[in-house]
Amino acid sequence: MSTPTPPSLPVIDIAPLVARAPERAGVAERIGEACRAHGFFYVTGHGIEPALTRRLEDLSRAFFALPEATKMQWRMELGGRAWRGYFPTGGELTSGRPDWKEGLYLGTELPEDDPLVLAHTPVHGRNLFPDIPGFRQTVLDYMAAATRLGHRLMEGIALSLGLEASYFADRYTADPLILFRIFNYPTQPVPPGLDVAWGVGEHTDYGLLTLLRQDEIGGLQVRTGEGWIDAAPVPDAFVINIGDMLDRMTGGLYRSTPHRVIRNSSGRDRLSFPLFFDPNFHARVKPIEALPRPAEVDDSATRWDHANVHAFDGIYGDYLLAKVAKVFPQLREAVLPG
Ligand SMILES: O=C(O)CCC(=O)C(=O)O
Ligand SMILES: [Fe+2]
Repeated sequence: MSTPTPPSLPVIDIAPLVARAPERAGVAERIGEACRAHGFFYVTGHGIEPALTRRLEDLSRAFFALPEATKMQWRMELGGRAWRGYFPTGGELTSGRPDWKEGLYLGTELPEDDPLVLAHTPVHGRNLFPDIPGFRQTVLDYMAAATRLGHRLMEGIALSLGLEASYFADRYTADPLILFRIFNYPTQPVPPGLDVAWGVGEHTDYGLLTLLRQDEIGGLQVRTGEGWIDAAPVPDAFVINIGDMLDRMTGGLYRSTPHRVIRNSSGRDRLSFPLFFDPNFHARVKPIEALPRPAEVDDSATRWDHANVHAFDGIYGDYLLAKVAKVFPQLREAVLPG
């Protein structure tokens, strides 16, 4: 990707939203437009220190450069129910086929005596931090900063829907479920005979919002009404997109837009850092009362998973676990209760 395509998704300066300044009303309006158009936008003015992201990137490169056998010391199978740790290239199935990426799964760090951990709640617990100086603290600092940003963005989304700023915090995200992943898309070619088509196959994200940091390589693509477009890297910006639960809550007004990542053939490995800002595991997800109720929404025919997100009625954790079982079938027993 020597000539990155110019971004055709909106770039929104959210500094007033981050500062909770009166001008955030205008920012919310732009966010609303972006959510109704593509469900994908870039943000600048987010307040996350470039030095922190640079540190995260450098440490992640150092991790992925380790020999495979070393990385496997922190493999996902050892993360148990918390669903944390390393998986090797080809280890995750999106849309039923292996992705050409390797990754480290992380999330809110919870000690053994946390009530949710004591209750054996899936996807909650301790991380498997690689033994690289500074790695643990940098990841914790980054997750804290990105989670703060997630709260501000949800205030903007609430305002954009004509709701009070605290609408989502009051109902779903006082204690959000935060999952964080660090991906490496290796540039090495796929060995012959392996059924691999994409870096990440077409999918939508499951929760409320995804806050994605990517390096300068590119490869993320978004499905719009006019076809697939590139979400090319914009220096120091985050890519924000909407997940299934916000689609469900807004009756399809804000869409969880399908996206994918092409197989990396740039000659250099690509790093990306999605943080998933999601409802509390136990929160029952409901349509937003104040919004006009759509007659009948069923987009299952055109969705990647042929599921109707608007028919979902339950707690967010149930929705998430059903998805996890599909992308990591080998972990089904470790993660799923029963
Ligand atoms: O790596 C990327 O650019 C996107 C990854 C992604 O879509 C995901 O993890 O849900
Ligand atoms: Fe995604």
